[in-house]
Amino acid sequence: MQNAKPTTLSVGLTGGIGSGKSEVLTRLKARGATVVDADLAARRVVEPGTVGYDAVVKEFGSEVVGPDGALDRAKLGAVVFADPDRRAALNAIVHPLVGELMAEWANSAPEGGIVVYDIPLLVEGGADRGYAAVIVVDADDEVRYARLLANRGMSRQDATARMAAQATREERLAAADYVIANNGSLADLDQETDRVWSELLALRDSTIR
Ligand SMILES: Nc1ncnc2c1ncn2[C@@H]1O[C@H](COP(=O)(O)OP(=O)(O)OP(=O)(O)O)[C@@H](O)[C@H]1O
Repeated sequence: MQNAKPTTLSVGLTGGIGSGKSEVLTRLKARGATVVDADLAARRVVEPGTVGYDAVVKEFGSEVVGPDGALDRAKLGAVVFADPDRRAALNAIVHPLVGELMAEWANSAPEGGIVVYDIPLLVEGGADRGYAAVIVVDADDEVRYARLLANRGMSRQDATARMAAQATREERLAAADYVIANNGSLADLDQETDRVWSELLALRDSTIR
């Protein structure tokens, strides 16, 4: 458990690239969930003016700073991708800060609230983080390709490489307590989200109230 208040229900949400996690999160938020976005936290803690930014620039030098003064994530990514020691150094700076910020967001949940942790690599991470339930957003590979190509301007090759670096659909589904199917329209997704939200409310009522 990531320091969520014991009076809230902590739920992990994951799904492959292009499955529709962001769309589901928007809908869960609209229904009253407190959303804790791991990727957003990882970006926030190294924004210019933060202690994280200063620590990263001190460690990696000004060559990882872009012309706008923000960290050049592509350059930093290339450095740490090539060298496990450098990756460990970056993680040692960033991980504790991300953990703190996520805990702060989780703690903003009201009593009896449902906290949804958006963790793209929840299944790949392996460790059981003590979520009361895991939600997997699921869509067929062809549907995901079509969305990534049409809405993200990604090439099929790029999408394939990213999918290959993630857990398989089967591995993800094996970790799921609830599956939100997202092969249809956004109106279908509203209904799927409603169904799972009702289940989460029932789980909340049976566990923390
Ligand atoms: N049911 C749907 N109908 C139409 N478009 C959809 C549907 N679900 C998602 N999309 C669109 O497909 C794209 C990918 O969805 P989204 O960003 O929610 O996926 P994601 O899982 O968060 O992706 P990533 O892992 O890349 O962050 C977005 O442009 C989104 O608006």
